[in-house]
Amino acid sequence: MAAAEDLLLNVFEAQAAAPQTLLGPLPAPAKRQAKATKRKYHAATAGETPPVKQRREAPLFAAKKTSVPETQRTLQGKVQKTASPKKYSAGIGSGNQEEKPCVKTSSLFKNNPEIPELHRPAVKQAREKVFTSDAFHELDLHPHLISTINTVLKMSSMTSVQKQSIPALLEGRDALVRSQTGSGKTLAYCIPVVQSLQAMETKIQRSDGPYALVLVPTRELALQSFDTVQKLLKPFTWIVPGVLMGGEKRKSEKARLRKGINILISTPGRLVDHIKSTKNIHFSRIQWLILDEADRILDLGFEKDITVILNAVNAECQRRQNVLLSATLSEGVTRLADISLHNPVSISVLDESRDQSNPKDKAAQEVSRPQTCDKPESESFAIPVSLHQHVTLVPSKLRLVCLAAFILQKCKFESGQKLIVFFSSCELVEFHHHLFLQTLLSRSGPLASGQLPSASLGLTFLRLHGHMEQEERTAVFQEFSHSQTGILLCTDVAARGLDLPQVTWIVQYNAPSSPAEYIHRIGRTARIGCPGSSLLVLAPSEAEYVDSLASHKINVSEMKLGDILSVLLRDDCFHGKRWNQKSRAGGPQEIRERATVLQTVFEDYVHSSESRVSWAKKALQSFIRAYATYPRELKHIFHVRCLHLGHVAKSFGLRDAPTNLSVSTLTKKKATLLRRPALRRKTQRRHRGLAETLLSEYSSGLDAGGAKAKKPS
Ligand SMILES: Nc1ncnc2c1ncn2[C@@H]1O[C@H](COP(=O)(O)OP(=O)(O)OP(=O)(O)O)[C@@H](O)[C@H]1O
Repeated sequence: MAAAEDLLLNVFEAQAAAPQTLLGPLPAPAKRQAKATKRKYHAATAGETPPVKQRREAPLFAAKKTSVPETQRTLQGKVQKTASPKKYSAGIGSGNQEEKPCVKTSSLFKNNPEIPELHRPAVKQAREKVFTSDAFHELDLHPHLISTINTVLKMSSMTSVQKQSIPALLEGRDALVRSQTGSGKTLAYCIPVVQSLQAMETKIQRSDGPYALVLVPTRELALQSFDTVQKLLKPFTWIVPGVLMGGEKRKSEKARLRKGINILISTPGRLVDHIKSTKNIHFSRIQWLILDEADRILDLGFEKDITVILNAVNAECQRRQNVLLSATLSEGVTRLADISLHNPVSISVLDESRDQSNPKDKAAQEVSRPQTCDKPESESFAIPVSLHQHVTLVPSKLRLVCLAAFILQKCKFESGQKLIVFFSSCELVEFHHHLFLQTLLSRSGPLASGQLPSASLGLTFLRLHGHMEQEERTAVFQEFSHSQTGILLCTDVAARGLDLPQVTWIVQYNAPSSPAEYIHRIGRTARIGCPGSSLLVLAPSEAEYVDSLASHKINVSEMKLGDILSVLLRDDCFHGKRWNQKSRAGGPQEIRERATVLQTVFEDYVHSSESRVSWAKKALQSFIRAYATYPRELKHIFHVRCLHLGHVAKSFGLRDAPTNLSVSTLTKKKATLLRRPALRRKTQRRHRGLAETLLSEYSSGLDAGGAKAKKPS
């Protein structure tokens, strides 16, 4: 078996035994982790209490004496059950609560790594003011446009970014626009486009083709932007908007292009497809080129597509206005700005170094030339003031019950909660969506004794990822947009630009690959001044990620795992066999028991057939594959060598670490690359694209109907 596969199958053994011999030295935190685990192992096998620093909630995670056989089984990667795990009866997921079969569940609360103290560096987060007191009618816009904004969109005051961008764009300037998520950037470019096109001396004809081209990274964002443009165009019926986004039959898109689209909104891939194959688009009249989420469009490996598009546009038209927008400035954006912008203004609402009440500074922040080399400034991001960010450190074994408990807490025991949970791959979304539907939503599940049926109404699970058929993607997007409550499980396909109203919580179950992606994910809540919260789930070995966020001026506060799990005390369908009303203790022991019952529900479901076991294994494999693609600068925090396969397996409802896990060639290649820096540099660029694709699951629109993740029978 290849070294990388051996490594993953025996990853924990390797950590405990000889961490430095595998693929070169371990990163420092990984070494510390391995040493700590090794210490624990020795302590446990010697019958001593491991030298664990106790935390406040220690009773819940108190390091108990571990039975030697179980420890050996786990640490040596053997699959045969030598321990006799506790028997629990599952309170949900089966029809009759009295006749539930007892099932074996190995301990959730033993042999977990120590949860470190989280030393959060205090950073002053960059802030932006969302609204101004200036009204749209103060701008020199067509009266019908103003009344459409007021009556159709029901808006009167401009946001800060709109106040700065609209006049600059109406002057004909190219622009690079950055403002926090949910601050109104869409209208900041749509209003000037509509204003300028309706005012053209020679009235626009549909058959003229595109005057404005708007590129966005995802189909849902294309639909959303199209919707906004359509509303603004209500009084100007002679200007025709259109969207190209894949998933739709090319033929019908071609037909619409032939008839004429004046404001064309598209994903880059789909547009390139039409440029290459249909010859129906003429760019001779283009006056606007807008790249929304510009940094993502570049990062994603859309560069080639953008080059094709720019070449096609440049070949037919020399002068146009270019606008790049994003909540996160990156090197990529400024590089792209250098390529495509002419004498641009840089519009940034954020300026924490200046006192905005000082008129001198206020003037200075209005518009300026882009500062392409000011890296520190470009890498700190404004976060909405009303967004409360949290992090929780969760040992791998407890991840699944932690997520389920959090969802139950928000959607079963609180009202009006709408959650988005981000995962790192399509397979992970499919797995958790199906598992939660089958367990948390099973007939006896949500309607536990003492619960009103209405208490479970918030438990509506939806999913969104790049491997779904377009029709279903659109339906889910619309359904979640219009719902008051519910849980959307998704990949980063939903991270950028989507304006889903009233989302109250963002959960990042798998950490994002960059601070920028963190900002965009959490930016799906707390939009346009509304309140919102976020929760990042990290393993104890990943705690250093909090420092990485702090270096980008991102402040998170800790939410204790014990507090999340304690919701199970409110749900009597999770009580253990020995439970009765009188014995209700409500302490750590009961939380542990109930968490174990919940884990048993998941394990029972997964182990109820061979196909489900292999389905869970595939999801685990997908997790490891995605984990292997974190960028180099985060490798010291997120490295497959830090994963304990047996523990991670439990978070997929698997009772044992799989022995026949075939790790993808990607991981093998990565291992080779780690050993050969020259080759690594050569292929770095290609891998970045691959990593992004794996982590993000964006879609250019050309891969509709891609491999759909199979559900278990
Ligand atoms: N002037 C305004 N008054 C009230 N609401 C507004 C105003 N401008 C925009 N909005 C609303 O604010 C929400 C967020 O706007 P938008 O989606 O354009 O934000 P964004 O800055 O593009 O966010 P992201 O960076 O996440 O893409 C939308 O629902 C939009 O309708």
